[in-house]
Amino acid sequence: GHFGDFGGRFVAETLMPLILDLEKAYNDAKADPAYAAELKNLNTHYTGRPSALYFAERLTEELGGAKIYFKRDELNHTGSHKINNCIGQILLAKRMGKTRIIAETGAGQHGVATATVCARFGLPCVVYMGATDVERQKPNVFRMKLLGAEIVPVTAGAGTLKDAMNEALRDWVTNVEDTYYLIGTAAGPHPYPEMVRDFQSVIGEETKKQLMEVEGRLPDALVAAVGGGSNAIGLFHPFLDDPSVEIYGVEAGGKGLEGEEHCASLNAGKPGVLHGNRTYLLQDDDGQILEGHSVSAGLDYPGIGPEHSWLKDTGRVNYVPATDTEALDAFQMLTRVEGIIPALEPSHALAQVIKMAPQMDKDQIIVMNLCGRGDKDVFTVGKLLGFD
Ligand SMILES: CC/C=C(/N=C/c1c(COP(=O)(O)O)cnc(C)c1O)C(=O)O
Repeated sequence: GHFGDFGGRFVAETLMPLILDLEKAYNDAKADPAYAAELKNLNTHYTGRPSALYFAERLTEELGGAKIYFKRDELNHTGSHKINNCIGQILLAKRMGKTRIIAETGAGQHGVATATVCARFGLPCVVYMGATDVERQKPNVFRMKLLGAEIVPVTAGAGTLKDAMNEALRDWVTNVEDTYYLIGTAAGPHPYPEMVRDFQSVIGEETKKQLMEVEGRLPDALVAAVGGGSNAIGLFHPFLDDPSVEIYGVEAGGKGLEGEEHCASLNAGKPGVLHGNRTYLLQDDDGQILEGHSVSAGLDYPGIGPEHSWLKDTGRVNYVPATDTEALDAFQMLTRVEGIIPALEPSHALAQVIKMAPQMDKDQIIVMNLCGRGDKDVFTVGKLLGFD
């Protein structure tokens, strides 16, 4: 595999020619200055990069310890980091002459970002979305429809991200000629995990520069939520060779790690093969993939990108869980203290910040990836808080 024992490309033979075409297209694009220029131009003028690095003064005071900075990727066009990856991949799909785009989505952020770039580039778009997620991320379902995407609800299994990814892969195997599968996270068969990491690394590269400008040094800690792992690896990757930087990936602890009602694949899973790559997975003793659970649709995935599996085994990154309750408490605290409504996914990273900031010195610095805004979650959280 491309990440120690992890990664690889475990796909049906019918997909191999396409996967090899994709790898070639990506390598050609990486060598083409015109591709880099178009990516930079769209990141700047369409997405609105660089995203701000915001010093959360009130939260820092409230917690009384380390200085807390947020990387504001929730302010990107469409409301999360997903657009960084979608622009990179839609340009590849064009270079490959593909005429149809498919994607999976859980929280609907990737679905919206895919529908957005398909509208911008005039390509038809089919998004596979678990029926459970269609219900709990309604605002994003409406946005996808307004953007012209066809949504295919997936009722198999628990009707969440894993099931949507299964259906997207089935579609792809049947339509290899004209269809490009725009994967939404740093998982899947090689080269997807590496490619998505490269597109998301703009987050960490900007962060390193911005913090150097305002503080004249590296952060002491980085914190990001991990679902499939793309926003986290994007923040982390430019810092992996800076040993002074502690790195924390926060998994969905759901209702707690004791039972099976969580998605802490790294903390409670074991290596296996799913969706084309070898990585840590939540599986029973027979190797059956477990359904998992999370209050946040975007972390509700029983796998993880293979680069994170490698970073766990090498010990470079600490992976810790945050429960549904901790995430909901963090969601409310940020909203009340900083006037920022976060998505439930980064609320898990915030739960970890709330735990660790008070233990750190006032001159130490934490940077957290605020990778999505909470508009999509206001009904879920409102219901949990008993709003009428
Ligand atoms: C690709 C499936 C995941 C989705 N979202 C995942 C997600 C995540 C977790 O995905 P990763 O960054 O890839 O770990 C974090 N933050 C927000 C705001 C998210 O929406 C989606 O469909 O929108």
